[in-house]
Amino acid sequence: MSSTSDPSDPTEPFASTLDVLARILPPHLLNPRVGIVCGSGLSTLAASLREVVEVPYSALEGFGKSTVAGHKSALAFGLVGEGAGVPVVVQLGRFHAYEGHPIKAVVYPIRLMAKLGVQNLIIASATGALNPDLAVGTIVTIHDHLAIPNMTGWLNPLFGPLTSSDHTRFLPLSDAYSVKLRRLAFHAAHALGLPDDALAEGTYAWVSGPTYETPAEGRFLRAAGADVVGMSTVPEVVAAREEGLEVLVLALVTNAVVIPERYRSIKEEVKAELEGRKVETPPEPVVNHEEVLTVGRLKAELMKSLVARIIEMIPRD
Ligand SMILES: O=P(O)(O)O[C@@H]1C[C@H](O)[C@@H](CO)O1
Ligand SMILES: Nc1nc2[nH]cnc2c(=O)[nH]1
Repeated sequence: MSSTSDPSDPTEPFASTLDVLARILPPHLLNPRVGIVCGSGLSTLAASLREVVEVPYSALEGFGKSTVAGHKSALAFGLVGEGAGVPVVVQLGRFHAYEGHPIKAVVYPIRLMAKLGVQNLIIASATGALNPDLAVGTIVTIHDHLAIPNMTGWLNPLFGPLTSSDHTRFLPLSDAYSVKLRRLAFHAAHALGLPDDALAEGTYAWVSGPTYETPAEGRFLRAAGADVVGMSTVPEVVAAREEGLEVLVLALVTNAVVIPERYRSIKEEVKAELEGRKVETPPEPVVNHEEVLTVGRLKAELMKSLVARIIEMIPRD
């Protein structure tokens, strides 16, 4: 983060950031139509861009540094598709509140994308499955979210004075997830010949992290109607909607949230031990970020093809 600007003030550094980009980028890349945010292990989404120009966050005022494994600290500008192509900007590493970034800084890249002319935003993220029908490797198109931190007054990126006369004080979110883009996602999956279960639909529960869920928390979120859980995405969606962007979220299931049907009873185990009975104690699975990154890497090609096909299908106005 620049030492000369207030990182929690999203209004201040735009002019300087835009100025830097205008000096670095060729004119045909300066006004991307589509923005992409890469989740954990998914930064290779930018590998298929043509004429790519990478701009490190260190060159951009208002940008921090991504500190999470699997996230790079750069924006990539380039073209997707044949011919003139579609100009896009890719956020190769996102910011999470749990890293210590102020929530306004977490969404700064989204607001910058809007200022550059982005109209459609595709957000990719790594998530744990709460819904037992969602296998690891499934891509879930998000149709709704549950943001407990926002509901209770924490970490809402819209807290504070309105920063533009184009913004509304009370933003509706019942239409947050673009039907147009979700339809395109399923058409793209069909065009790519993906099996029916490769792409699903569901609700994303946002938690602050960085801790993974306890079984009780997982059970609670599932009972509240969530299908997957993650530590990002929702602040970006909220800011994007305030900026008037159409939003598609592709949540990759990287692991199953551990929700045992019942707890292991230590009381019973000790009783059995004292009575000389043998008790089976199978190891209990524990999620870790390496596993999340591995699945991200395994599915990166698929995500890349899907995202590219969706972008090519977005009608040009
Ligand atoms: O940045 P995303 O949401 O894709 O990454 C998820 C959430 C945490 O940052 C991390 C936990 O493994 O993966
Ligand atoms: N909160 C949360 N975030 C994740 N990101 C990837 N997997 C998980 C998970 O199981 N829980």
